[in-house]
This record gives sequence, structure tokens and C-alpha cells, in this order.
Amino acid sequence: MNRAILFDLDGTLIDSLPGITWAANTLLEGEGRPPLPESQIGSFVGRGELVFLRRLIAAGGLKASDQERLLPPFLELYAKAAERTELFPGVRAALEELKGQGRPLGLVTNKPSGPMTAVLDRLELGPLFDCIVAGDTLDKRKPCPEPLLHCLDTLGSERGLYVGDSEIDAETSGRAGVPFALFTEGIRQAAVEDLAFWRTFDHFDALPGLVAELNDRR
Ligand SMILES: O=C(O)COP(=O)(O)O
Ligand SMILES: [Mg+2]
Repeated sequence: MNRAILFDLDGTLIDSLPGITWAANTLLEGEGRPPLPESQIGSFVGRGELVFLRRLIAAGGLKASDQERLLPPFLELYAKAAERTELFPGVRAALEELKGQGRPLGLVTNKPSGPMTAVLDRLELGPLFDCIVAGDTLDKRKPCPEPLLHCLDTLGSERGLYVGDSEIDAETSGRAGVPFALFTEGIRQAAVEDLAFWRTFDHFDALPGLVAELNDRR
């Protein structure tokens, strides 16, 4: 019964792309560049803030040598984006139900701890988790398996389930040997059929049932 349920954050628990788009386009505007569409900005998400900013600089027509100068204002905007970020429907109820069953809950995100804490505080989500691994908690981040394995270890759980929205999450789960549930309404570039997963779901109302099924089976 001690299977831990670990969650990705952006695009899984939180509908963060509108806020991230606002942050990215506010940065571009400050540099005198035109905005980029949300779909394109979504393709920069997943590997943490440095990769995001590098991709934004390239697509936005800024100079690669400006990366260091732009990082602090970008991180500030990224944290402010929390104000434009909401939970996906059913997330709080699903987390509370799983927690009520006594399951250890973990958060494993590539989002850096500053913007992550801003959004967890705004949505009052932090206290639901028994272990939180941000993008800058360890010296390795997803798709390396270490963040997931570290979280499981901290929770004292031999078995886990990772719930995420992206190809990075699918790869991380595979490398950690943890079953993967793909939330299909998040920020993803690959087609669902091209990813390795145990199950997919499109609404958090379905998650407690999936968790029960997994416990019965493995
Ligand atoms: O910050 C990112 O690049 C992605 O964040 P996530 O791992 O919570 O999806
Ligand atoms: Mg994600």
C-alpha cells in the first residue's frame, strides 16, 4: 500500500502555458521584439529554464550572448507568471483523495525552485507533498532518472507511479523503472502513440481509479 504517487508540475497539475507565454512575451517586448504564439512557446518547455531561455532567444531573434543578462529578469517574470496559473480541473480533489488513502505524494519538476515555490504558494499546493524535487534541487534533472529515484528514496517507497504530461516525463519514468501515467491535456510535442506509458488520462477525476488499478496489478 506504500506506492508513492509522484507528479510533474507544468502541464500536469497546473495549466501554466498561458502564464509562461505571458512571461516570455513580456521579456521579448522589453527587448523590442514581437511576441511569439503560445504553441511555439510551449515547444520550449520541459528541460528547465536555461534550455527554455536559449530556445526563446533563438526564436525571438535575440543574441545568444545576452543569455546571462536575460536570465534574472526572465526568472522574475517566470515567478510572476504564477498569478496567471491555475490548477487543471479535479487536481486538488484527486491529490486530497490519494493523500487521504495514506499514500506518499511527491513532486518532481524541472521548474526551478523560485518560480515553483511562487506557484505552489499561490495555489496552496505545497503542504500536500511529502517530498518536492525542483529543477535545481539536484545536479541532475529530468530526463535523468535521479530526481524520481531521489524522491522515491526520500519517501521510503519501493514502488511508485509517475504522473506527467511530456516526452521528458515518459523518458524519465522509463529510465527510473517507474510506471508512467500520461496526462494528455498538458504541454507535449510528441504524439501520444509515440510515447511509452502505462496508461493515459485526460481528467484528474480518473486518477484515483488508475492508481487503484495499478496497485491491484503490480
Ligand atoms: O520547467 C520546465 O521546463 C518544465 O517543468 P515540468 O518539469 O514541471 O513540466
Ligand atoms: Mg510538464
